[in-house]
Amino acid sequence: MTRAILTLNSGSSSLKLGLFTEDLGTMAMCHVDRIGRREAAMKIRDAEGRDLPMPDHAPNAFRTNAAALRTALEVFRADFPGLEVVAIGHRVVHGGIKHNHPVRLTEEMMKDLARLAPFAPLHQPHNLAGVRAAVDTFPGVPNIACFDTAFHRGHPFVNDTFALPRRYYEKGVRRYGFHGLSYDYISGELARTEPALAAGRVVVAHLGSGASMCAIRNGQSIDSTMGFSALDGLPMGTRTGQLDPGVLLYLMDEEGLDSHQISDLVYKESGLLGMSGVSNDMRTLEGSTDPHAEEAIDYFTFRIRRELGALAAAMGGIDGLVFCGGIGENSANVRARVCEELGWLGIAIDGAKNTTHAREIGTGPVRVLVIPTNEEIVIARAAAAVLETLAA
Ligand SMILES: Nc1ncnc2c1ncn2[C@@H]1O[C@H](COP(=O)(O)OP(=O)(O)O)[C@@H](O)[C@H]1O
Ligand SMILES: CC(=O)OP(=O)(O)O
Ligand SMILES: [Mg+2]
Repeated sequence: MTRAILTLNSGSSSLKLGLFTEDLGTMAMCHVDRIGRREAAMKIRDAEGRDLPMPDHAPNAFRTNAAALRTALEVFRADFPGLEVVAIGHRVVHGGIKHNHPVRLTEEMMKDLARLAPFAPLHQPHNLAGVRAAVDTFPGVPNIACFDTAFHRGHPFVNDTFALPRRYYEKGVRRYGFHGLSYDYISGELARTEPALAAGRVVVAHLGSGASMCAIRNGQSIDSTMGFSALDGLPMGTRTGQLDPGVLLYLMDEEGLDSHQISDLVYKESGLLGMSGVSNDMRTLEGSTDPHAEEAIDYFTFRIRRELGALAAAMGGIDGLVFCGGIGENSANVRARVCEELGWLGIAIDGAKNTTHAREIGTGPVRVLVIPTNEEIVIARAAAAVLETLAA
């Protein structure tokens, strides 16, 4: 019998599954890239990073979240005979006002969380579908939700509010911030490996399909570029990022778009995809000769620099910048373009170290680090902790 904790993390373009021992050793990781698309690709690796043999399935065996879960479980079970999943941890992007720490999910809570789906339409429904699939597959096994918003719940009021009439704040129209599991992991890694820096002022740039940045002072989130929904701040694969609300009024009044059409436009048709007309995927844009692809990358990196200035101001200065997420960890081009005009802020990088994705790439007074994020281990730790309280 091999007792294990399973983790599920549905991003807007990927699904990541983790399998951990009860004492949090990694057993296997499954990563489905470009999920929902024809080019979807699934990789399953063991603890040493070796590829595990894939079943000889029809190619659509991992194009949806539910199919990917089934296929990954088949591989896990073949590799770990007698596998017993004792807890399942889920990334749930929106926890609303109430949730500032991980919880065991109940039917009642699922209904509550489903009400938040309109605030995170690219994620919340998939996250909850993952919970449903897990409940069906592992009846009776506890499901634990870990919220992307929780890390930010201690924001000072000015960073948590909009300048709307007060009643909207009371109703929960607030600047929540997302990618909290990733920021939690990076913050923990800094505390472990760079305690002096962790006690200072750090901006973390989580640049993936969804992208945001977070100002962390002494381990606490102070401010984030994402707000009420996962739309605000930086442009993303298919999302606009910050947009003048006047544009929405124009789209409604002059172009006659209804809320569903606007939602599709700002969540699914904009960002890198909409600007370039080529792709939402940074790798494809970097390989393209289309001038619009180049402009989309330019806008992306410009907005990162602009937000960096704002987040540094929110903390009264900056001691370190950390890149993470699919783009932040893998695109030397994006990191170089972000940093090249930031000398005024004390940021400069070493070209050779940047190209080889070294952990420390900065040469100026502000430390610049590339740290691979690990939302999975944050989820697994939380699931193990909740499991312990259930056993007590
Ligand atoms: N080697 C690479 N060079 C440039 N971009 C990359 C590379 N590898 C992954 N990316 C980009 O990372 C993004 C996906 O990031 P990821 O954090 O995995 O996504 P999600 O937000 O769905 O979790 C995509 O835009 C992809 O093109
Ligand atoms: C909140 C969010 O945008 O998540 P992801 O980057 O995984 O799409
Ligand atoms: Mg992600």
